[in-house]
Amino acid sequence: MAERRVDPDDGVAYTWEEFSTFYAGKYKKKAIEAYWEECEVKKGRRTKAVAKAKAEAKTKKAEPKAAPKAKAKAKAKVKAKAKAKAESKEVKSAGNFKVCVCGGAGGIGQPLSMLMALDPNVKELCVFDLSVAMVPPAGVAADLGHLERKSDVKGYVMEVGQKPIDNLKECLTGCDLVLVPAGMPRKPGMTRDDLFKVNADIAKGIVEACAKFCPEAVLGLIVNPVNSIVPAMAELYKKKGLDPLKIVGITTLDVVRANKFSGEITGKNPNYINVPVIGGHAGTTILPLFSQDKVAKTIDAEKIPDLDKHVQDAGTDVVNAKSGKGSATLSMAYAGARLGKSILAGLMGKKRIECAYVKSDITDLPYFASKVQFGEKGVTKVLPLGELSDYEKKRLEEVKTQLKTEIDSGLKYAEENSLAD
Ligand SMILES: NC(=O)C1=CN([C@@H]2O[C@H](COP(=O)(O)OP(=O)(O)OC[C@H]3O[C@@H](n4cnc5c(N)ncnc54)[C@H](O)[C@@H]3O)[C@@H](O)[C@H]2O)C=CC1
Ligand SMILES: O=C([O-])CC(=O)C(=O)O
Repeated sequence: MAERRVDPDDGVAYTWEEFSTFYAGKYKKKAIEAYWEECEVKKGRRTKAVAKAKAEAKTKKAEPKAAPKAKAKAKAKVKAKAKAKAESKEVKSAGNFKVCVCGGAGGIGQPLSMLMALDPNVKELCVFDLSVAMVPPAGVAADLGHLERKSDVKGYVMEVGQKPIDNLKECLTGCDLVLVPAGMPRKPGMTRDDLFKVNADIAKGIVEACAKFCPEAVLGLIVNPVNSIVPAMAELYKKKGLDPLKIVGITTLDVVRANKFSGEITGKNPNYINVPVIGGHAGTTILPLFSQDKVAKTIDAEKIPDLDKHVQDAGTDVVNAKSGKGSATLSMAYAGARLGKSILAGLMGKKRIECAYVKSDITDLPYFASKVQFGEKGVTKVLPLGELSDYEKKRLEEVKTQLKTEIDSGLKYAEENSLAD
């Protein structure tokens, strides 16, 4: 049987014949061969039928000028197969997702809920918060319910002192994605680490309820300190027999900032800049890899240390500018929605690459932020770091020293706690 390789462009496995036919005329033969070499060899059988359908579609697409009747027939066939694929439940069809924002009436929660309600892939959006939130979640839901979008928005409230596991059955059942900005933000003078005890307990309550009502959902944790809370929650998931890779630490704001600041320095549109940011989400653990973006790598080497520091300190700059009235909310909502939409696209079978902080074996640390591939089950691949400049290599050592301590706090929390049934 001919070897199949997975095209990262659409995540489907093809034979060389199908692959080269499809790209012939678009790229030179050498480029197609080089791209083929980069594709992973397909193992297993799960997507064989789908791959075959897609491969047929791909080959058909590449065939020059089929007769109109044959073309229509082929189109109908491809459509029927696409429908069968959607119904096979391996991937969810577009526009069918249920999303919950926990802490959805807070500073990040409200704009994040709005951006997710605007996403055409979201069918149902749940806004969950406490009765002491600045706005009742039912009010946020009523407000967002007037946007001219198809998403149905519902509010869920819980009294302080109660447990999410006793209150969120309806809210969480059927969720594909749960975004969690629930928790205390920093005030000037505090580190993210200072928030650990209070926020870990808040996150645990929510994660416990997710483990019970939507164990297959992807959980995007925004709540700080991400560096410790993600290991804590992922290990609690693991202890319960669930997949720790369902727990995803959201570090997208660091990427957004690195892109913006690189755009400011180079005069280029940040929309076309994509600087991977690795390590973690606090102080020196934030390591932007400017050398890996085609625009950012043109920045003078002597400007890089300051630019790096600017990204590391950006959260603190916002905390100080808000003078005790919170931390980044709007840019965080933007960044959270960017990741949330990519996760939903992945669940639909459209592979997406984003940086995120997850359980990882690409370094000697058990949790690390790096490029991650999102696919049909959430995180489908944690990608290697790639080539680093000498400056970045040196910084990586500093990252690891600080990050290790923060991961260890999370692991200790997971040892001392467990999720209720
Ligand atoms: N990962 C990142 O890049 C960033 C993370 N953050 C973090 O996000 C978190 C939230 O920040 P903000 O939205 O500004 O705070 P906020 O105080 O404005 O909102 C937090 C919301 O969580 C709710 N909440 C608290 N306990 C809850 C519980 N047990 N269940 C449900 N809801 C609960 C509160 O009622 C409030 O509405 C903070 O920990 C902050 O440090 C902030 C910016 C960036
Ligand atoms: O700095 C904070 O406390 C909030 C945060 O994580 C950020 O803005 O990056």
